[in-house]
Amino acid sequence: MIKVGIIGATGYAGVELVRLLLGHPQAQIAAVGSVSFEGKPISEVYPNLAGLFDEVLVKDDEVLARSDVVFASLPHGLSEEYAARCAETGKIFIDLGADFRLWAEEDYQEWYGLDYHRPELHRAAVYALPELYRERIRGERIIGNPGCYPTSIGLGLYPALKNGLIDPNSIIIDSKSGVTGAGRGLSQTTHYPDCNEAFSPYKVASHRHTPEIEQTLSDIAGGPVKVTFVPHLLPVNRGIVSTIYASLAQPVDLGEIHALYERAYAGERFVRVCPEGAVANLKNVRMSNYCDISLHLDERTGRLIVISAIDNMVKGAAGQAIQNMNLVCGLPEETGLTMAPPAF
Ligand SMILES: NC(=O)C1=CN([C@@H]2O[C@H](COP(=O)(O)OP(=O)(O)OC[C@H]3O[C@@H](n4cnc5c(N)ncnc54)[C@H](OP(=O)(O)O)[C@@H]3O)[C@@H](O)[C@H]2O)C=CC1
Ligand SMILES: CC(=O)N[C@@H](CCC(=O)OP(=O)(O)O)C(=O)O
Repeated sequence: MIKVGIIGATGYAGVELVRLLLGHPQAQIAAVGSVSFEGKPISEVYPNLAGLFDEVLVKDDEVLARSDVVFASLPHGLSEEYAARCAETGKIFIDLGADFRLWAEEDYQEWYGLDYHRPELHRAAVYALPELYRERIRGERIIGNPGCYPTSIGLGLYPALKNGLIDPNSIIIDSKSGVTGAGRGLSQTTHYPDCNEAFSPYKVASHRHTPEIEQTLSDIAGGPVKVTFVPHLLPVNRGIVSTIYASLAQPVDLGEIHALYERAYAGERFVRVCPEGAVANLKNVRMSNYCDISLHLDERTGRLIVISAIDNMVKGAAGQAIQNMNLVCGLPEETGLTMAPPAF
């Protein structure tokens, strides 16, 4: 059994890790950490866990001491220190935040307003979107788990960009996220009367996921890609739907596009290319590690429309982090992640 610990276990992504890891046949949750609730059973903070997992929340030092794999699910800027301590003691460190996602420190400085204090850790880290970078991830020990929006977009565009199907500088992305994406903290925008019965774009063309999205798309395309990205707050708890528009590089019919996506994702356990005519819907991926992708052609304008749906808490955070743990620990990637999404 792999002994795993979670720092930031009382956050939304942290408690989702708990939920999923309780069903993982090869992992044992050795410790859960909290600053605010130290000394209390986690089931007091999250009563859905009562009787299932009543572990007492401990200090982060204790989480590190008891675990071989450490997940950090913290606000940005706090993870370097934990990664350093894991590196010194030979533990695997999986960061659900943004601290190990960006390859260029200038991007991190510009979009997060923070510096890299330990550049050697960033050089040792891997950006871990398994379907694209599986071979880079295997055997690594500092794992930067991708952001939720970039996961849906990177998977949605990979086959089209890799195969030169679209003009890389024509990409416009319109994403919608459920409210859990904003985390457990209270804020005016996620206050019930403000977000319920509302639907609001935010951080229009200025969201901090933009450099991460462009990093992945540029890497796939083999040259610089810039995108227009507009996220929206959708009044549901979970899920992200990204609708992505791009001009075709040359005329091609929908059947060929479908064949190309199906070939690219053949054998991928967690990516489902919807049949021609079907539309990806977050209802079909909720509570699961799936990314559903549907493909549409606007023949009048020559634009490809890709719709990509994930559960932000699972494929967009905790599920993908466990997929990465499985990869680095040499387990089948789907271990503990084979749950079917509920029908409603
Ligand atoms: N929600 C989502 O959909 C996704 C989240 N992520 C990433 O996962 C990480 C966690 O996100 P999420 O779970 O949503 O966030 P939350 O705000 O829900 O949780 C963060 C937790 O970190 C703990 N914490 C420890 N130190 C501090 C500190 N100094 N200031 C504030 N909190 C602290 C808090 O718990 P305590 O006080 O008990 O210690 C808190 O519950 C973030 O980096 C986020 O970017 C990634 C993808 C998707
Ligand atoms: C709806 C909502 O607020 N979503 C969050 C993004 C989700 C997330 O947690 O992304 P990181 O992992 O990069 O923090 C936001 O826009 O900031």
